[in-house]
Amino acid sequence: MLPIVGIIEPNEVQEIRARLVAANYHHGKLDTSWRFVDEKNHHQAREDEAILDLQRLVREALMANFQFKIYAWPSKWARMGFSRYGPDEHYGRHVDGWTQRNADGEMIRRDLSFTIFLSEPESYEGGELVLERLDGPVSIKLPAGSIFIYSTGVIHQVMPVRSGERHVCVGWIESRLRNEEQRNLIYELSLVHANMQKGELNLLVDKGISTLMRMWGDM
Ligand SMILES: O=C(O)CCC(=O)C(=O)O
Ligand SMILES: [Fe+2]
Repeated sequence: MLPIVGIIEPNEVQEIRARLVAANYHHGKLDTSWRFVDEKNHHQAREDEAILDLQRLVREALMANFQFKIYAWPSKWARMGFSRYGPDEHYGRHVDGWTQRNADGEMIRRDLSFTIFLSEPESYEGGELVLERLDGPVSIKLPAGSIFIYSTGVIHQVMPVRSGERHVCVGWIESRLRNEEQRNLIYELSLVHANMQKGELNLLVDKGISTLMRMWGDM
């Protein structure tokens, strides 16, 4: 699990929100596998050219972020969704499916799920993303422009919004590092490496990361 605050700049969040005003929303029940029809109670933007454009904009912003890159190691991207939760809307307990078909028909394995918050937390009540970890639930509500990334196999839900509107972008990634422990280790080593002075030790850590990636990484 990793939060990154401010991965989307405030002016870009505004731009995305402005473009979503023109989006064509439909009920989430119309667009899911049969398993979670009962759990889905929110609205999703229909995927048209404008939404595809927004997906590209978001993907570029994420890939420009160093922390995101050294954590997520995306090899394939699933299509992203833009969701809106109004009063009394929620998404009940579920696990995201482990595969998804891409726009071009290719199947991707979902290793990581993410939520990008597009509404300021003060602008709506409720609507927390709650993940059920073995050591207890984790409740997440981040400032607009932040991302929360988590392993796709975790049971999660979005609590009912009591007032206001919660706008998010959700997406899934096939990662070069499908194993969570390996991903966490590479992330921490990469942070160490990025903050080390140049020199022999720096080179050895770089060599270590590269060796581990060759041992563990999928192409
Ligand atoms: O809105 C969110 O934060 C997550 C929604 C979700 O769980 C999903 O779309 O699968
Ligand atoms: Fe989900």
